[in-house]
Amino acid sequence: MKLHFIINPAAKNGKSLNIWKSIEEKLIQKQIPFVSHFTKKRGDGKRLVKEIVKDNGAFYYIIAVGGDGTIHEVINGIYPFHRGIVGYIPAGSGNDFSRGYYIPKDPEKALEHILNLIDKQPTFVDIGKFQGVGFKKGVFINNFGCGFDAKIAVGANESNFKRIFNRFGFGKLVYVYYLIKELFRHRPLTISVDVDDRRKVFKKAWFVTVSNQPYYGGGMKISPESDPVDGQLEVIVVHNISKFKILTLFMTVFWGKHIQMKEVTILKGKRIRIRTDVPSILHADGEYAGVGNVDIELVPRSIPLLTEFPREGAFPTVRETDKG
Ligand SMILES: Nc1ncnc2c1ncn2[C@@H]1O[C@H](COP(=O)(O)OP(=O)(O)OP(=O)(O)O)[C@@H](O)[C@H]1O
Repeated sequence: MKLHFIINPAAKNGKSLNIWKSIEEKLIQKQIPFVSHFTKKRGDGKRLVKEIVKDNGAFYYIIAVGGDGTIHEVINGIYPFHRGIVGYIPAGSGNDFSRGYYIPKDPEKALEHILNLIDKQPTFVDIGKFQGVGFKKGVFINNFGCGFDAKIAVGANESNFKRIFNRFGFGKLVYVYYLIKELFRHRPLTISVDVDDRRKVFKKAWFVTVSNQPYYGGGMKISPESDPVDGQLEVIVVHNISKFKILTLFMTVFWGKHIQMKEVTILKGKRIRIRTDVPSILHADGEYAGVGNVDIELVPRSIPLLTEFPREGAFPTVRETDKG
């Protein structure tokens, strides 16, 4: 069976193209049949995948080569057709997907990982389905956010600074830049969050993040308890917090220690409804997803992924993917 690679040559400031060339060389060496599809602009990943899987009956291996934005588009192209088994070669600046889904960070090791799993049983992972009130709908595989963190994620992703910072190997600093910038501009919101019909209202809420896996923003462990095969989503609400403490939170978040703060509330469930007093910016896997209110629903074990999760009860305290 042929492998279809969806390559975002612009990811990691264009460095993903060199990563792809080394992967392509390995595939040719190993005589593995493949087709390469290059994205030219935002949205192409989803469109290309839809074109591949529209052929009725057949089943395809679809491998994303890029960052979190690329895997987001690939998942949105596959769902709800269910005719693709997904693989991932990390070639972006953040690569939170590889951290959360036990995929090696090194692209060539990630290829080996994929090739070892072909023809074996893939791991079916949960995803979140979102429906904005009066706008875009789609799915996310990492996380969905509303408020302060969405402003940072979308601002950083769409900024020219990201290109400049990436060029010098300081890609993550662009998030720090937007964090400081938004810290002075952001006005806390009143947010009502319904989780499986239980309502909580937060006054002076800074942000709400709905997570399917622990990581976002290039290694921040925003939701340490999230697990993409557990059949539930974690909702982290940060509220009633001073600007100084927000800075502390964004430092401790790399170790997941922020969840001990009294200003951080964690809720868990399958159906989540978020309503804000003032329309707020939203992100899905770090990509702009609209402005306003949103309903989210967990779709359990719906995407077959070429990866292996540790056996139940055998979760290491430090994930391999946390290192380095
Ligand atoms: N050929 C292209 N030119 C410009 N942008 C593209 C192209 N193909 C895809 N895109 C868009 O580029 C954006 C960034 O891609 P991606 O997230 O994969 O890389 P990254 O930003 O380097 O990595 P990360 O999100 O992990 O930090 C996405 O919004 C995607 O839709």
